[in-house]
Amino acid sequence: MAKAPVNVTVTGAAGQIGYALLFRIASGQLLGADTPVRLRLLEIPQAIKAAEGTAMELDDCAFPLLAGVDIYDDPRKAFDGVNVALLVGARPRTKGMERRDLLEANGGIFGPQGAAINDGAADDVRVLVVGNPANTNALIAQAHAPDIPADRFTAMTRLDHNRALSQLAAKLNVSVSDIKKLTIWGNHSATQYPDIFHAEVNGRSAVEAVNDEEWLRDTFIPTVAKRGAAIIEARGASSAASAANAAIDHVYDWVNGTPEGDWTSVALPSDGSYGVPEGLVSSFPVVSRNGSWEIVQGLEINEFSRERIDASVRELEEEREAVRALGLIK
Ligand SMILES: NC(=O)c1ccc[n+]([C@@H]2O[C@H](COP(=O)([O-])OP(=O)(O)OC[C@H]3O[C@@H](n4cnc5c(N)ncnc54)[C@H](O)[C@@H]3O)[C@@H](O)[C@H]2O)c1
Ligand SMILES: O=C(O)C[C@H](O)C(=O)O
Repeated sequence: MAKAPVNVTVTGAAGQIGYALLFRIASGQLLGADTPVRLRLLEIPQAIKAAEGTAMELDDCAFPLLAGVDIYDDPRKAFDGVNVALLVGARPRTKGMERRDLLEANGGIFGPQGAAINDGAADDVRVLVVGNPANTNALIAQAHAPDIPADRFTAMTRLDHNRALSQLAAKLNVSVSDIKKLTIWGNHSATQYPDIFHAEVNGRSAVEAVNDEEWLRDTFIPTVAKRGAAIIEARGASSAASAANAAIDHVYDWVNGTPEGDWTSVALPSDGSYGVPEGLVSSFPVVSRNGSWEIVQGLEINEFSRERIDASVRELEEEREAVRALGLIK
């Protein structure tokens, strides 16, 4: 029997990432080549016309797996019955805007969207927040969805993970597929910590293969952590195709499982693992089993890593305090 279509809601659908993402979802790359999808696009009223244009192009691709495209400016309608929610639309930081203003503006988006997901989503809903500040936006959305298991709310650090794979592969002159067990810890920000201490290259220790602490500290970590800013500087706009690609990787692995012998990186509400305060949406090494993320346990954290994980987690705590003070979460 043919599978029923999966409802995939994409917010910010008329934006750059939306344009790079929607065609890949409709072609089957998000969920698999045998899973039909119904796309539900959420946009602000001013961008509805542009979203309609994208929907026309989606029609023109005649994707066999695309069961339909609906466009909304009301989150309650867009998230009704949603199975996979990709929260891409966010308020960007503009000139002169303080961090507090940015958090407040995004709280005004992600609080109501979390509440709409809570009230209308399907039982198996999975949420990926891409819009920045992604970790804290996910925290806000999750706080407004008390009826949904907290671990269904995730924020994206897969782009950072893929960037780290690529940088390490270039350094060692190997293929990205030769590298396993790399981790991004903490916040999707410049404080994130890309960790290669448990990583393997063709089965041997990546740190031993690199054998260059100075490169690790002064080149690899800052290059990965500041890559988003470097892309903005070069392109005049933030990463879009690579962000869409990472969102596809994240959801595909969540639904279909991560390969044996490897893990990936996802920001999700902490259960207290590795000393990260409970509830903070922080990035961890994870595997996906039976459709759920599981934090990889039992890794030894050396002093070099501890210091950097703690610094990024401190930043997340500050963001949580700031949104609490604004009354955006309890
Ligand atoms: N986590 C990551 O790795 C990562 C990587 C790249 C970009 N980002 C972030 O993703 C976000 C989107 O990037 P982009 O390049 O597509 O931006 P963009 O400005 O091109 O598009 C954003 C879209 O969101 C829409 N939007 C704004 N408020 C909305 C709301 N309340 N509901 C629905 N739609 C809304 C806007 O109309 C716009 O079309 C940004 O916050 C960016 O910083 C995150
Ligand atoms: O949009 C940004 O600020 C950068 C983005 O999060 C990225 O990592 O490319």
